Amino acid sequence: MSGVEAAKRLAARTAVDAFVKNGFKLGIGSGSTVVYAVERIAERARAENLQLTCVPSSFQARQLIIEHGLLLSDLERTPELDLAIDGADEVDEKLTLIKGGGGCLLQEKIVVNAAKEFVVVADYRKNSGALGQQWKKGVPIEVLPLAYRPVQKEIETRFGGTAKLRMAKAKAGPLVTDNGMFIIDWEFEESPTDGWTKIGMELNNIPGVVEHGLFIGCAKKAYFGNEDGTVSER
Ligand SMILES: O=C[C@H](O)[C@H](O)[C@H](O)COP(=O)(O)O
Repeated sequence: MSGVEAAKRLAARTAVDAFVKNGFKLGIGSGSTVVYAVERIAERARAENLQLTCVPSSFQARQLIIEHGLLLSDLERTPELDLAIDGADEVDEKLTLIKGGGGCLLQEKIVVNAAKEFVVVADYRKNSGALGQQWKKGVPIEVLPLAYRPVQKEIETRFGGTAKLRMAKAKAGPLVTDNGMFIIDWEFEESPTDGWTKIGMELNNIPGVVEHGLFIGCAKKAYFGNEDGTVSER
């Protein structure tokens, strides 16, 4: 296992061991780090006979829950969650996150909002002083396909930087999210000194924007696996 993969695994296992308790209703995030969290949740559920209910935040998360034999639910049957566990593309010193690098952010934000607590699991590359220092691909913004051009133009005019339509890797044309939307990656010029709240609210007010990948004021704790085998907490 490479250094980065080991770091992801360590962070995920540490978070699961610290936060997951018997009877919990869990929100399961998306991405490559969450895979290790689900692996550990399933291990503990078997070893300790934990009764857990899992609500996915993406198609990938749903598959992970099923593959690991965990109890699958949804927000209709389980609208209140004890804990959400998810990865992030970057985490700043105030626990503001960029998410959506893997195309998942809308359902993730809904699941996080339904949870009493939200814990982030990540490797050392995501540990940042200010957004944009580590993650160079911008803020992912999920948009209604018919609105992507005016949204791109409005973002660039209002906030500067570059708003790029994300193209798919193994399909011609744009990436299509689990929700049938497109993603615009907004490469901003610099982190605002007064925080991201105002920009987050303004992004959500642009017609055609479904949700953005700035997660502000919702994470309780972040675990970062380090190259030397230690875990940093914030
Ligand atoms: O779109 C994907 C999600 O927001 C992920 O949680 C995020 O990209 C981090 O993924 P990974 O753990 O693979 O770095």
